[in-house]
Amino acid sequence: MSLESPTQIVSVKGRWILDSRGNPTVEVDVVTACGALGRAAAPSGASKGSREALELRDGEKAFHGKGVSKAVKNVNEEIANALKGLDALDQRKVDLTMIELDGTSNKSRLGANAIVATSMAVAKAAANSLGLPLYRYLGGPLADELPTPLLNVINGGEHAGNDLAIQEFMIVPWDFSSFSEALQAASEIYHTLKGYLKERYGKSAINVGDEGGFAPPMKETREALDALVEAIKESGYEGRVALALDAAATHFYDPNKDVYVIDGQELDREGLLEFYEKLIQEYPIVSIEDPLQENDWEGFKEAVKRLKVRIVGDDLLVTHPDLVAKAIKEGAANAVLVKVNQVGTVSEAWDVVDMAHRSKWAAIVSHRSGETEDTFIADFAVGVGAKAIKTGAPARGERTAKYNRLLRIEEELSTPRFARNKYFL
Ligand SMILES: C=C(OP(=O)(O)O)C(=O)O
Ligand SMILES: [Mg+2]
Repeated sequence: MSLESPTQIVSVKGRWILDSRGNPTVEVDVVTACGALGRAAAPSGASKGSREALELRDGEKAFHGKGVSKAVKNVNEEIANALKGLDALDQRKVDLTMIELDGTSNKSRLGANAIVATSMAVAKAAANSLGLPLYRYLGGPLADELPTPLLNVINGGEHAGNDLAIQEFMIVPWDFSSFSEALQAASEIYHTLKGYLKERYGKSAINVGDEGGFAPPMKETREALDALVEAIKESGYEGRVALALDAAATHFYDPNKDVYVIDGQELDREGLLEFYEKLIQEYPIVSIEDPLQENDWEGFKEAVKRLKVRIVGDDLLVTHPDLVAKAIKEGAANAVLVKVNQVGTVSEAWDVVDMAHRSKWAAIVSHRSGETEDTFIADFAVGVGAKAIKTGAPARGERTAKYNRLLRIEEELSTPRFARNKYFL
């Protein structure tokens, strides 16, 4: 019989829980020999990149399907058997074990949701075994920088039932000396925006989308940007809060005609780039995520050259180390969205951040539109020293859980720093 180390994994247990859209998802508990528990849950996207790791997920009749229940079974049987006895401190080995056990290139056999929830739970169990906060365990003694928050306060695209083609209209409170001051400004702007929308568009305009941002019945991009500029000004934060967009352009691209359908127009790549150029001249936009559809690598390169803001790859790069390496080499973006569940393991997401930082790219740690109360990404963002985090509006529990965790981390640190304008180009 071998001697157990305190950090050895002794149990792995999966279950289904509900996510913020009311769909079942996977939660995993990992326990180590010293009795420490790590619990984590898989989020889920709606506007996914086609190359993402594949979750085993139920369709419309979720509880009658086999998706999530199959993923839970995989955790409780194959994954549990393979991980028991491994050291929770050996994150890379844990992740490689699951990757090999799965045996597919996109984690589709065991399910990326089964794998990612286990991978995150192992990291938490390791941290708890050592009595360390997760950000400290992941980042070491000098992890003390809080990311700039990118808060999605107007929802469109796949996340809302309105006509806005662009998916996310975010405010970027950057000119503040702490995360908490930045979040306070964001909250004030959110409430000012609510009043603005109600007055102009009526009561229904303050209904919210999947990420807690308002989903007003707007037709055009500029209406949303005007509303944000006005709310920032009215709240007294002009010049201290910038704007960011997630176009998620794959989702308003018509492949049959090779055009983007936006604001009542059909624009080709050139037309859309000119459209963005004008927006950047008129509004304080510091970044555009997925400005073009996910297969248009040439278009992304053009966007980096011409738009002179952060061009963030999400659907384009799907947090995949190989795609990020290619994009760095080719100059197809200058920032990467990091969604742990998009690639499926903590160590692969770690590698992506590492590559980004070595190349002077920004890494933006991100939630998914379908979330849980899990706050893993808040600690991960501080641990890896990400320049920014996007985790929705400063409202709705599954979003505020992450922002609130960052407030507590900031309070806990004796010398907290705020990433301030490090996200900017
Ligand atoms: C968070 C996003 O949405 P989803 O989770 O639906 O992919 C995104 O596109 O950046
Ligand atoms: Mg996106």
